[in-house]
Amino acid sequence: MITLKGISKSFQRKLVLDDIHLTVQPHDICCLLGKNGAGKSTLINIIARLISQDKGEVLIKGQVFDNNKILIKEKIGLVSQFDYLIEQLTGYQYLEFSGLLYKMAPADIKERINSLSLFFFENTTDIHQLIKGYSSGMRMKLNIMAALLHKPDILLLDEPFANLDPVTCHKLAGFLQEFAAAPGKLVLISSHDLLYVDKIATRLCVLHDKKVAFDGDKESFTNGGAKDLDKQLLELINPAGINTASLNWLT
Ligand SMILES: Nc1ncnc2c1ncn2[C@@H]1O[C@H](COP(=O)(O)OP(=O)(O)OP(=O)(O)O)[C@@H](O)[C@H]1O
Repeated sequence: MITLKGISKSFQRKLVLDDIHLTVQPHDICCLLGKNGAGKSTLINIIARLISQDKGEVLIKGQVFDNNKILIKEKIGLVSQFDYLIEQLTGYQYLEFSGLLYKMAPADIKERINSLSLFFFENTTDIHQLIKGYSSGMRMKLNIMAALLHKPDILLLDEPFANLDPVTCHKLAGFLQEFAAAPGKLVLISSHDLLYVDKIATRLCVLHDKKVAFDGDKESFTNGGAKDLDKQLLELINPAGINTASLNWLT
């Protein structure tokens, strides 16, 4: 379980998150939604301890891990918007290196890399290519595999569907549903891809104007089941309506 209690964060005196309270339960696939700059990545990075909050507490399974980054890395698998891939390594070598950092046994690392690459890479030789030759979609796949390597309980994914082809998006969506169904596992994801949000989210959290503007299940967000996620989201984050007149200068 992830519990956020009163998280606030400013960058250079600009307040980005103001008193955020959120609980993500086991089996949740909680999707963070919001406009560009709403603070989704900031919140994910705070939970993963990549950055610190100015105020408030992050509890993982009821414990504060602020000072124990090793323990938190064991529990969390993170796909960040920035990738930390090492260009001179092959995908396989990078995963091997990541597994050693997680103190996994070499035989387990090998087995895990083989099963993950069979699932995510269609071409079995891709994993043995140098990362510097990877496409943006291949880089995202490798980041996802690195996040899953050590079998974490909590998956934090910042826009994982970006750059993936439709087949891989479909596979990843199915994978996340299976992952969240396993005992003690949960997923927190940020995404602008409402198609997949609608498909997999059990819970929505909309960040708007530095606050949590909505937190609840999909059904309550779409007013009792009307399958109109886009419309409801647009109304929440853009109550005055989209001003298409401002596009006139384009034509
Ligand atoms: N390291 C930083 N230094 C200064 N400002 C930052 C930093 N990181 C984020 N911000 C600012 O914080 C705000 C929230 O950014 P964040 O990346 O969390 O938004 P987001 O909701 O993930 O956006 P997007 O949908 O575009 O990915 C933005 O105004 C951004 O400019």
